[in-house]
Amino acid sequence: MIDVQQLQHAFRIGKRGQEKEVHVLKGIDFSVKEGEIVAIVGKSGSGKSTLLQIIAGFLQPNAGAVHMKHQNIAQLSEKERAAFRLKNFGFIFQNFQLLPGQNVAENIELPLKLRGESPVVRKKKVQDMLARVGLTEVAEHYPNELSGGQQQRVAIARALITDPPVILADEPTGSLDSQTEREILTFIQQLNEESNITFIMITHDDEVASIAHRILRMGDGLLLEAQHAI
Ligand SMILES: Nc1ncnc2c1ncn2[C@@H]1O[C@H](COP(=O)(O)OP(=O)(O)OP(=O)(O)O)[C@@H](O)[C@H]1O
Repeated sequence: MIDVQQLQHAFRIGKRGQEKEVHVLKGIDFSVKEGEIVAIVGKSGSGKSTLLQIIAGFLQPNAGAVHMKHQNIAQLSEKERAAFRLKNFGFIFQNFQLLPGQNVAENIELPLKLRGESPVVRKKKVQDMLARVGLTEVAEHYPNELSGGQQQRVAIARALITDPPVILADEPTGSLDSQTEREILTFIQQLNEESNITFIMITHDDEVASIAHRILRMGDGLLLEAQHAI
């Protein structure tokens, strides 16, 4: 479903005239199958976020390809990448990134607004999603009135509302206590099993990696090994 080929990326850092190139990705190759949960692990600074940003089309790599649905994401224009992203990817972050001034229903509705869906369609989809993730009771609440686990559920609901085939997650349980983490991981497994949603997750956490079908370990700009977790 996603085919990453010979991906390379370097950042230029330092003052003008004294710039240095930092080679973060030095030739990454891997594929992700539909319905897989893949964990990307590796030391801080090993390039995990850079890799995820390239897959998501936020960042254009210096070389290499990311094929999905017969397109090479790395070669699309910025506008095309934004459209591709909205259609194909949902995002979950460590710190939830909910809009504090919008209630739960409004936060979940946001990607549908970006896609230009009509108010009637939006309302119906949000109601269905609230029921699906068990948040109907708190639909009118604001993020700061919710527990960490509930906030991450809202973020997951927002990621799911456009029915993306793939969810990209950066430390999805990084700010949750261990019991809430378990609950969210079980929820992710359930979504994967019931709806065949593909997950690619960056993590430092063994608990998160334990639900992956496959673990990709990054080091020194390369994939060191691929492990089958289950
Ligand atoms: N926009 C940028 N400009 C310059 N250097 C960058 C930029 N983004 C990342 N880097 C550098 O690229 C390297 C890889 O960063 P990246 O965030 O991908 O690592 P990571 O494995 O996700 O780390 P962590 O686990 O700490 O989040 C680091 O050395 C970082 O300083």
